[in-house]
Amino acid sequence: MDRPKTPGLNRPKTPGFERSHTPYGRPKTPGTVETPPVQYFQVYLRLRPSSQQSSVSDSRFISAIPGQSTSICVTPPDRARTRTIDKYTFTKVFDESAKQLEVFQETVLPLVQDAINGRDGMMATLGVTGSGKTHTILGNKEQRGMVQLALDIIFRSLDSKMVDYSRMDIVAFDHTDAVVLDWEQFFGRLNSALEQGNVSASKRPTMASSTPAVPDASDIVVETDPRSGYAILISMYELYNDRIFDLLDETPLVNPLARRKALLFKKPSAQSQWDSARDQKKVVSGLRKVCVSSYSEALQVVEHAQTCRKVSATNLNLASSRSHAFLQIEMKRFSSRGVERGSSSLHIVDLAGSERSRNAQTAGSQLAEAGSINRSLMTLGQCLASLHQQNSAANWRSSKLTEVLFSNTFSGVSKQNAVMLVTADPMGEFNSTLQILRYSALAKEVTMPIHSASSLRSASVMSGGGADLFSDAETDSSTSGGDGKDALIVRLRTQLEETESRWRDAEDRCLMIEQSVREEMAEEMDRRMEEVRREALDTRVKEAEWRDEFVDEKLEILRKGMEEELKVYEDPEEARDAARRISVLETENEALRREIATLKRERQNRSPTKMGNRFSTELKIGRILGGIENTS
Ligand SMILES: Nc1ncnc2c1ncn2[C@@H]1O[C@H](COP(=O)(O)OP(=O)(O)OP(=O)(O)O)[C@@H](O)[C@H]1O
Repeated sequence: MDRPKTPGLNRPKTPGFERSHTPYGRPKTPGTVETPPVQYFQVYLRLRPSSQQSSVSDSRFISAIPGQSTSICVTPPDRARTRTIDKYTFTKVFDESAKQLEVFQETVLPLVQDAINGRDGMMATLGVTGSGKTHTILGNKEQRGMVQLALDIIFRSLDSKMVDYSRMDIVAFDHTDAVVLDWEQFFGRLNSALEQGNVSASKRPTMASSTPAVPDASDIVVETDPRSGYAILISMYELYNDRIFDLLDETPLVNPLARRKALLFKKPSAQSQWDSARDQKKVVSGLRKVCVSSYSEALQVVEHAQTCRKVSATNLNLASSRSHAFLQIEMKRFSSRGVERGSSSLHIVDLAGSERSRNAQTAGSQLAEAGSINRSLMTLGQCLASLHQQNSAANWRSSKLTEVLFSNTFSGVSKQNAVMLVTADPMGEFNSTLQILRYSALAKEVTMPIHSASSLRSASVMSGGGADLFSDAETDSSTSGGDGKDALIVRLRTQLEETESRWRDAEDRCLMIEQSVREEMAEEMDRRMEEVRREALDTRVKEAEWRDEFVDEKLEILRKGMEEELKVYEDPEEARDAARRISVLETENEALRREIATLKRERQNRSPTKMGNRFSTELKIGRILGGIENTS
């Protein structure tokens, strides 16, 4: 079938910019031109339409010049004594009117093309909570997102080139310690898990027919390798509280209260023929991968995974993602004889949003989740900032998120083909949004403080006249320096900019400190609560032990007493017989005692000459006494 090929897959180049300086760097002397460093990340900015629900600020503080790479950020009057205009440079800025398809064509489509042709790629969204990351990645009931569009175009483009995986041992081609299942096996396992467990309707796999068909991308088809057949494997996992969980694992459906098994991120045990042991990429070990053969099968897998993801309502977003979600679309290429020719992956990552507990009004486990999210995003921000400055993300190993995002990029394996889409609400939370813009922008420039006289011009920026203000500022600095006064003004302005920049950096650091202190406090509180809980539990256990011992002792005493009693009353006939015998013996004793007394008296009355009789009487008495003793 002759289809039109994708138009213009070349990404826009990051434009050169004047007088710019990198985030946290000292401002460069006005007039110097700095070439931006080679970027591993293309960084795009998307502004979302503000709504009454999402608006936290009273006024708009970001505006974009349509079709350009720069956004302008103005400090709202209530935020600082000196208001400034900051310019942030991105690969491209999408303003509020940008449609899902437009964003897709610029950001994800080139990655789809690369992945089909054997090059790994990754697209991630970064932004404050509620800024539109999930909306961009997964769309909503009316519109498709990047994931659906990417899958649609992949299957449309590979159409006749899909291999019949049911006829080949696809497991043998996996080198990543994965559990590879075909679509029927996967849904078979899901259904038996659902039968065993008591799963709510919202967690049951949904049919893909509920996914909207707009925006329509039927005219987009990408070029494929003519000599290859393709197999597609889908996997999806989440990073929750710094641990990796498989979203396609069916076991939590059987018992939702059981602890989920966390997976390891490590080099696979088996070596692929494509990489040497040293170059082997790290993978999520033990991940389930589902082999799908159509767009609708792929969507069902993704939709099921999405229902298993950690999402909850906060004050800022009714369905706030509490984890970072990674969708991996793996494309395996085979020759016509079924020999593997290579494999490549496209990762689409929906990062959880940074949030301030004060605004999000989170508590308990949500606060702990937010702490973990903010910590990982802070490390990601620092990595991006150092990446823009030095071409290396210095501390990417210090959080699981950056490790998963960067380990295959900076471990000397392959330079990833990565796109970061920063989402922002122009009327959202000012400080958090500004912090993200500073970290992620390819370059930043503090143009000038807004004095009262120029406040009118700032108003013109906010009403869409950003280009005017831009050119005014440039003209101001380029024409100055002619006479002494102008030179002084330029010097003072530079000093002021430096001071402003230092002040902003300090403010950033303060924010970070505040954030980490809050997190530490939350962690400390959790730890203390856990200690108190354990102490209370220990005391109760000890008390229970003491009670048990006491009861045991009492029972023993009672048992012994009962035994004695039982001994006596064991056989009542025997007891009566014994009593009868005792009374007979007592009577006999009494008679013998009387006889002894009689004999003693007789002896005293007889004369000494009758000693022979006396001896025999003594013997008689001895015998009687012995008998008495025996009887008693
Ligand atoms: N570009 C947009 N156009 C229309 N609606 C949008 C846009 N971006 C976001 N929204 C709406 O704003 C709300 C919040 O967006 P979303 O859930 O995508 O935020 P998020 O950044 O993923 O937040 P979190 O990090 O808390 O998950 C949703 O109702 C979404 O539909």
